Amino acid sequence: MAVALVGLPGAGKSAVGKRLAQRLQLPFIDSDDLIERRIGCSIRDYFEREGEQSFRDLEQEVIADLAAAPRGIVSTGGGSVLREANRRQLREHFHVIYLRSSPEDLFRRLRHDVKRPLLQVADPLGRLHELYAARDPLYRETAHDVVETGRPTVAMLVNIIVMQLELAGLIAPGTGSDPQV
Ligand SMILES: Nc1ncnc2c1ncn2[C@@H]1O[C@H](COP(=O)(O)OP(=O)(O)O)[C@@H](O)[C@H]1O
Ligand SMILES: O=C(O)C1=C[C@@H](OP(=O)(O)O)[C@@H](O)[C@H](O)C1
Ligand SMILES: [Mg+2]
Repeated sequence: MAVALVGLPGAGKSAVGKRLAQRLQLPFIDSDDLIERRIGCSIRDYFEREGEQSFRDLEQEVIADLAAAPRGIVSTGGGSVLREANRRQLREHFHVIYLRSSPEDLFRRLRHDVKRPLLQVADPLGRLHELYAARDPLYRETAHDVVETGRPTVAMLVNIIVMQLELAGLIAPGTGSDPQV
């Protein structure tokens, strides 16, 4: 069973993915970590030096590699759905979950963030609205399931996703039973 999380920056793909993988005792893979390992610097520095298109080429290579051997819980970067080839690869080889969040919620979480190159602008909330308008249809097209992230905590989102995976028959009932309950 392989799951990929998609959604805008700040949706919780990395935070939820890591905890979900721990809970299901599956490997956790963050595609941005793989990219940073390949380039040997931060994504923000790479954006500044080489530009966004070069980053998207690397992202496409990494997604193709992951789709060739799908496993574990994969947290993608927020722009992974921009290329049609990536959308197809993700949807075909993973159970894809869209972590949906409003631009306002994302802005609240990321207003002090300095790592996300696309949000280092004068009006990050305006940018999040633009990204939402452009990408929400692409996330929906790619995903098998949508999970609303506005109110639940990261721990609650893990519970919700485990329940959905059980209901979809992708994991056996009880596989991800909450150790705290
Ligand atoms: N549901 C949530 N409630 C509160 N904070 C969250 C939630 N999801 C993510 N966060 C926090 O928001 C920030 C961005 O989350 P992250 O997992 O890096 O997002 P992404 O990988 O989707 O860009 C982190 O500090 C994370 O702990
Ligand atoms: O939305 C985007 O285009 C990007 C999102 C980032 O990942 P997160 O979604 O984890 O922030 C990272 O891949 C890069 O900065 C580009
Ligand atoms: Mg992330």
